Amino acid sequence: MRGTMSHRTHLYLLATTPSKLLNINLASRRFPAFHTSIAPIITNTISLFDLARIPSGNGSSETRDMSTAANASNTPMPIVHPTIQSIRSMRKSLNPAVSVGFVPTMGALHEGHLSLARAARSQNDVVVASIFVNPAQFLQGEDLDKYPRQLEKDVELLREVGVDHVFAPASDTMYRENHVTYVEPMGFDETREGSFRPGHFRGVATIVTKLFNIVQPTNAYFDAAQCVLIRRITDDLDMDVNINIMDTVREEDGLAMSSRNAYLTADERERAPVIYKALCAAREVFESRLARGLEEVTADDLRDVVNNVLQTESLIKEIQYIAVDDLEQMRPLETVGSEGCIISLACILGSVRLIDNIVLR
Ligand SMILES: Nc1ncnc2c1ncn2[C@@H]1O[C@H](COP(=O)(O)OP(=O)(O)OP(=O)(O)O)[C@@H](O)[C@H]1O
Ligand SMILES: CC(C)(CO)[C@@H](O)C(=O)[O-]
Ligand code: BAL
Repeated sequence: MRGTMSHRTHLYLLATTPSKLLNINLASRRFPAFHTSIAPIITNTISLFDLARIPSGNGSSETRDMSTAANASNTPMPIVHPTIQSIRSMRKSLNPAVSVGFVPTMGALHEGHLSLARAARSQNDVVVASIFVNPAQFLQGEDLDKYPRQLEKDVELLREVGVDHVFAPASDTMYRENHVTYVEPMGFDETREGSFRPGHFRGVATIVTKLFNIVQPTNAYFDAAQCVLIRRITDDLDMDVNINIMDTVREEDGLAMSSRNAYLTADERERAPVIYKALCAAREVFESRLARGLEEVTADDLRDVVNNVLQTESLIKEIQYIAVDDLEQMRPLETVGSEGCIISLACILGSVRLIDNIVLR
């Protein structure tokens, strides 16, 4: 990766005049073989491909037809931006009527991330994904150093779903010397996940705020695990971005896809679906009781159902929590009615900490 990266940067440095830059970009877009042989392109310049897709005067934009483009093997490589300056100048080059879909990730991409990217692709003119393993959301002693990193493979996966730009900054690009400002979502350290990972949500809120400030998306995409926090910060801080919450994508046996599943041994992986099985058992109880005319179910009952299923698996060494929270603020509920809830849990299976959740309504 490193060798080819310098080659690509060199290519762009050579293209100092706008006409040369235009030629290189258009050549690479038109003749994918040329592009992929040098791809992914790392740039500090604006992609003129985006300029070419600026909406015309009537505001209607040329959006890709993803039925063909995203699936085509010749979909162009995304432009990789390692600097804030580079992604910003791309963003500033876009006509205000262009919609920008944004998918923030920590990389080591799986089908869950790609489902968010596909949704962004189908609903926006330009799609940006970020890949940044955010140190501020890891606690001391957590897996920051061993967190899987595979930029080249990730960029290829994002190409396949038609992502246009990848923002992949280094740590010291996002947290420069003397960084002192953080976004503190009050009360989140008192949620069950927050109490096991104090400071984690502050790290997520800070990086998401920074990424939104940089990318200025029209739409951003997350799954339910993050939705309460993200909705809170965008609402509290008056951010002009639509938050789109997508379903959690699961393996065929129900295990929620997660970059950390790579830590599981074969035996642990085989047993891990018990987590989703436990959450589904709670859903069955909730739905059947409401169907029988009960107005609410107690959180204790739902927790007991989840706990009983988890207890059947001897590889589960510790159940850290089973939380039944409201969907607005992630505050604990005593009873759950038609307004629904989110049941979240964290447990240690073998040596790996796994989290999962299910939304009931
Ligand atoms: N299985 C999934 N289905 C849909 N979205 C997902 C899934 N897993 C993660 N996401 C979403 O992808 C975005 C980026 O998350 P992140 O890169 O931290 O992935 P992750 O797989 O959850 O990582 P980890 O293994 O650290 O928990 C978040 O909005 C997250 O909610
Ligand atoms: C949103 C995100 C990309 C922030 O780092 C992700 O890691 C998460 O879900 O916390
Ligand atoms: N999506 C979860 C990221 C984390 O555990 O830090």
